[in-house]
Amino acid sequence: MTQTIEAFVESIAAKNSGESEFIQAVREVAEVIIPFNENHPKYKEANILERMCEPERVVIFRVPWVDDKGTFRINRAFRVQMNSAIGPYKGGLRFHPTVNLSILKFLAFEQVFKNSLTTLSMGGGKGGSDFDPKGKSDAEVMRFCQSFMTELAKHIGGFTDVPAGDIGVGGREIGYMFGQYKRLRNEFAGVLTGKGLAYGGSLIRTEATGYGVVYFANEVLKAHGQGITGKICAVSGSGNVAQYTIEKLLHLGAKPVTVSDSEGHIYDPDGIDEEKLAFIKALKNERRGRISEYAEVYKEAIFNKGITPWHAKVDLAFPCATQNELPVEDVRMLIDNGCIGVFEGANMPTTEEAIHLIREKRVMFTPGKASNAGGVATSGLEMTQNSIRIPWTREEVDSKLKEIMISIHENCEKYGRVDDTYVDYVKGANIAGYVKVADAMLAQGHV
Ligand SMILES: NC(=O)C1=CN([C@@H]2O[C@H](COP(=O)(O)OP(=O)(O)OC[C@H]3O[C@@H](n4cnc5c(N)ncnc54)[C@H](O)[C@@H]3O)[C@@H](O)[C@H]2O)C=CC1
Ligand SMILES: O=C(O)CCC(=O)C(=O)O
Repeated sequence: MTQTIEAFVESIAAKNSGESEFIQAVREVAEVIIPFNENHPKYKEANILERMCEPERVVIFRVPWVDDKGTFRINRAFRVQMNSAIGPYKGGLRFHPTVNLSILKFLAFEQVFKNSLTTLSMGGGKGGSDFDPKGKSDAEVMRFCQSFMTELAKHIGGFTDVPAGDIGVGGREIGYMFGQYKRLRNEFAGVLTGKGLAYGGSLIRTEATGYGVVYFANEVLKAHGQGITGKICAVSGSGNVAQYTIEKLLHLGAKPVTVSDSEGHIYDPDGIDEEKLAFIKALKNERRGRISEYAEVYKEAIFNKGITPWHAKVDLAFPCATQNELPVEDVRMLIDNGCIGVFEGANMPTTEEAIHLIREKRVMFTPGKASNAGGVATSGLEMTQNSIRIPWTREEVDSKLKEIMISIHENCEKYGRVDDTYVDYVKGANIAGYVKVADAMLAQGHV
């Protein structure tokens, strides 16, 4: 069996040389799906997994724009349309200097499984650009977004592909892109999600990924005879997902003690409370400053430059920044310090080796494709509200989000329960996500 998994991953690696993140994401899935296919020959015979590793389409384009000094600038942009078996392509746009084809293919691949888990009808895609919004003026970001959308508009649509935000793409960028799409098409359409509330956005979409992570963690803890109240938590990142993970942890009586950005992390032994969280939101969403400023204002906190937040003694860990930010040595430290659960808010934040150690030690662990699915699920709810032209209340959307996270949990448990005391969510999430897409692909013939 191991040989077969290796041979499969090698064949994908040979076709996608140098795409380390994409191959990492494929390997995680292959380790679960290849043994599963052995007992489900209809998927094996139709080469479903191999087909799923090949994007239906990739669009690569240049984005020319002019900065505030009048200099002509060029960035590279992509949209990976991975799989549309169960619905239009759906997935975020990332603006970050590290963006390349490998990263977007891994994200699009993960998105296919995640969107399938949401119970809604959405295929998987992802896009973005190596543009760095950091240090750019609003006018520069607007000009970039308008130029980016001028090309992207040719490839998307409410029934074709519906992008949203991701790292470096929040409400501001979505607004500029939506405005440009509307000008180009003369059409007010739900072609992007994460829109502002004044022009078709959904209540709770901003909060949804972080809230969903904590709803999911709560279900996992319950399934293992535990609760979230009183737990000390390490959270990484300080962007959208980190902020609303912290907010929901506070609602449920947990104590978050860390946040981070690419320069280092804050450890606050007194805990990050509502007031401190409001400071982080203003710092990151409005002033766009560095997280080190937190320790200048709150003297009880320490800023640890260049160090990951996984050194603190915590009960639970929530990696919410970026891929491969939680390596095996940090997982070892977390476990040695008594951590009992790792819940991914980011996409693929835990390295392969680290996941193997976590599963071997039977620490609770949930892959992002399950635990961070609340964001895209609420995007799906935004699409529904746009279609019926009726906005739902905050309570309605929040209760649907909660229901979806509970049903994702049930589905993961169905395929991932190992024994009375342990659920393997990596196995559960991958099989549950796969089966729906695989059945749709089989039904649709050679697509
Ligand atoms: N926004 C959403 O709805 C969803 C986001 N995600 C994932 O969650 C993660 C975070 O995304 P957002 O919060 O939306 O982005 P964001 O742009 O709001 O925040 C990203 C955060 O990560 C930090 N970061 C980036 N690179 C880092 C590095 N090398 N080391 C340490 N920190 C770093 C940034 O400083 C920032 O605090 C990403 O993996 C994204 O793909 C997953 C599901 C949905
Ligand atoms: O809301 C969406 O469409 C996309 C969210 C996303 O990019 C993700 O789940 O990683």
